[in-house]
Amino acid sequence: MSAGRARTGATVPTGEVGAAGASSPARTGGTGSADAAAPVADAAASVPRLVLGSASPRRLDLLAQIGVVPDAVLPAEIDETPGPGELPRDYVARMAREKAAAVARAAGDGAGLVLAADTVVFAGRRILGKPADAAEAAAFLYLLSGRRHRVATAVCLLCPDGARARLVETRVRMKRLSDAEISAYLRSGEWRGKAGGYAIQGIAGAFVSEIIGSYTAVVGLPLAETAALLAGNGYPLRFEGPAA
Ligand SMILES: Cc1cn([C@H]2C[C@H](O)[C@@H](COP(=O)(O)OP(=O)(O)OP(=O)(O)O)O2)c(=O)[nH]c1=O
Repeated sequence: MSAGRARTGATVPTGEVGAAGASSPARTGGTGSADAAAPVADAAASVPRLVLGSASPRRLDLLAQIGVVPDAVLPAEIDETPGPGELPRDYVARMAREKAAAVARAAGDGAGLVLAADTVVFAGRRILGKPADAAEAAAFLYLLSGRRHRVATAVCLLCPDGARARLVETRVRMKRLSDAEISAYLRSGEWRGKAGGYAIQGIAGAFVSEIIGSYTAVVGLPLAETAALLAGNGYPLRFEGPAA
């Protein structure tokens, strides 16, 4: 959520995976034998097209974790500037909605389902988006050090008959960080592109002493809520997961 940052990018079909449906359990019949061809085709016909409106590799990875492979990935180009006095929960919900709407417009007719999400760290009313530079990342880390904060992730699924949304909030406590730890972390570069300037799934996992809520929401996509949204709107989930 760095202010005013627009994203660029063209439609990136998930290519072989999406086209062949090879690793999407929603699109596979499971046997791969010639005899199973007809049932596989029938199953595929009933699965709506899914477009992920995101440039975040983490969101794609999290979907893959539950065996969902979007047919296309189209980053949203929107203005991410918070409105004057806009509260964190309102802001994150608006961002997810606007990302999904922008991607649906770009994808045109036949987009099917469009999924988008937005994550912010917040402390009180203060929104900590993606730091613009190392100085801002340092300011965020000093602010979060030794304190509890919240992470809000909004998910929006655009369906042909309207939008469905979920807001997931997680409480995170960070241990007190020394100057040396913050300097080293800044040098790692991990803070780049991460709300609040840290990544719980990375080195900063060592800074988090407590989490109450959804770990996957902090990483960028709450899987329980996303799976429920997809399953409730005609996108079957088989929970077979990626091949071991
Ligand atoms: C707090 C935290 C955030 N993040 C990430 C999740 C999001 O990708 C990012 C917040 O920025 P977002 O604007 O939510 O997402 P994005 O710009 O990365 O991708 P998109 O194209 O979908 O808009 O911070 C982590 O990876 N780990 C963490 O611990």
